[in-house]
Amino acid sequence: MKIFNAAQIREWDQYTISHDPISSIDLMEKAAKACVRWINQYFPEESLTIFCGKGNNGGDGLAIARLLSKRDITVYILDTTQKGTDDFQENLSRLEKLPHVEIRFIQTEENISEVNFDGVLIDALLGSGLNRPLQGITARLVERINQSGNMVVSIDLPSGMFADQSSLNNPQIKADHTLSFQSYKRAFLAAENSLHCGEVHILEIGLHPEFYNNTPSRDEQTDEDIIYTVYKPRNSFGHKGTFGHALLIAGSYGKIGAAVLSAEACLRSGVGLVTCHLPSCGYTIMQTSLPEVMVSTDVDKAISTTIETDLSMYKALGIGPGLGTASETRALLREVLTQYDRSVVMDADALNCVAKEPELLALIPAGSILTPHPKEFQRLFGDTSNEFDRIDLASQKAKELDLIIVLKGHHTLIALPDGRRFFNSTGNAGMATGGSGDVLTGILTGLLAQGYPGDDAAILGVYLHGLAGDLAAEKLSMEAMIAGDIIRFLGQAYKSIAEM
Ligand SMILES: NC(=O)C1=CN([C@@H]2O[C@H](COP(=O)(O)OP(=O)(O)OC[C@H]3O[C@@H](n4cnc5c(N)ncnc54)[C@H](OP(=O)(O)O)[C@@H]3O)[C@@H](O)[C@H]2O)[C@@H](O)CC1
Ligand SMILES: [K+]
Repeated sequence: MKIFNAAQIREWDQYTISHDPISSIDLMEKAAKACVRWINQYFPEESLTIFCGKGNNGGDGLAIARLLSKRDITVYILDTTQKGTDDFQENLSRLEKLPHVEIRFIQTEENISEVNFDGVLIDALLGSGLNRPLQGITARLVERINQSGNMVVSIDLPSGMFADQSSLNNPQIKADHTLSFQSYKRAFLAAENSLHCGEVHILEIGLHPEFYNNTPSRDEQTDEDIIYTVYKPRNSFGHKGTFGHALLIAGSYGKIGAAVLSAEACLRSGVGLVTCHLPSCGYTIMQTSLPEVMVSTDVDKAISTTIETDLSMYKALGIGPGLGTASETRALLREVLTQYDRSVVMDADALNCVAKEPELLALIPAGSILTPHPKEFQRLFGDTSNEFDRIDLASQKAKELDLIIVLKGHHTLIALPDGRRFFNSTGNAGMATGGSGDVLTGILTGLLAQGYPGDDAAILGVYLHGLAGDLAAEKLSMEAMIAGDIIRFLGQAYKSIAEM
């Protein structure tokens, strides 16, 4: 699903008005009706206090008030500008025709102290027209709404939150639910906003599909349509050679488990053969845990230092889980990156090695996949002041270095070298558990070895990983699931993708 910015959403609105055709006031009515359906379902009987600005977000609020006027409602209008937008004014006059609806105006800070915060609070102060941080009376009102302790439902966006840029540390509504229209906004994908958005519900309001189809967007959220085009059902005439041979370089004394998790995930991603290069202390552990995996043992007992096999026989290579960052291991990484010319997957300590020796970055083969979490990303590429900047920096580095950067998080980002960015839609907080990243490395390496191009491997692998995690959480709870459970549910995840 494409993610449009605020300007594109406005264009989509206009496109619908001129091509459908539908008048702008009727489109507002459609949006309000969609909100009312939701409110009636979630809060069927509660009294409502509706706060409106004088733009179209406020217009939505007034239309909602009229449609719910049989309930116990009070409307407050933040009256700090001369005149509202045309659709606001039209909805105000429609509402004023209903004498039993109480409309009050907030014009001074003193008026705020007279506000009665009753029942569910509907926030229709400001939406996508926000163009500066809130201040003065608006910030004060928002602060009071947040302090009220009432349930808050925001229309389109929590007031004070920008649709496409960081709102970190700005005054903004803390919503329990946000009802937004037609498609996701960038703001909803940022973890830094999650406490303010609450649960996000996207309501269909019938904006013109032609605009969606014909308008390119740099940002997309991975969904079933995308996965359907990326996933390649298994060739029934294949043999284990058809599905590739992957090499994993992973594990060190005390962290052989990371290698085991990664190797099993790699196997279960569908790869033909897996070899794991390990320090010799890991030999028995790996052979006992996973008889399907072949082991190449290092001369060193505790860490990986040299590799003697011919790397060109492997279709894909994953390096990092539990590896450690000893100088001998960094030398091995240098040797591997120099010798190997196909895509590699680099995670965890492989990335920390690069952070310690930044000149290694230039040796990473084009099209490789890097999977940092935010801290590893910061070690590699430096500080950013907020999540939006971090995503832009990831995108810039993916282009500059011709790499795929998978920035792990609640909505994991996949930044491609051609500038496109995908935000993953599967996964849950239960996956923030030791070994989860090792599992992802195994899956991605396995998909590359099966012949998936890097961008498809990253999109599909991250989606599968999250979906398996969702299935595990459903069965076991987010608290009790562990990384090995993600592997256990990979089969079910594959099945549900195959049925799409
Ligand atoms: N597109 C769609 O699909 C549909 C959209 N719809 C609805 O329209 C909403 C967008 O409406 P909108 O453009 O009128 O903007 P809105 O957010 O009401 O702001 C109004 C004005 O506030 C001002 N302002 C800005 N920052 C400020 C600040 N910090 N503090 C104080 N004031 C500030 C600024 O004016 P300025 O002061 O800069 O002159 C701005 O123009 C959208 O969120 C959705 O709810 C639906 O009805 C139908 C389908
Ligand atoms: K709002």
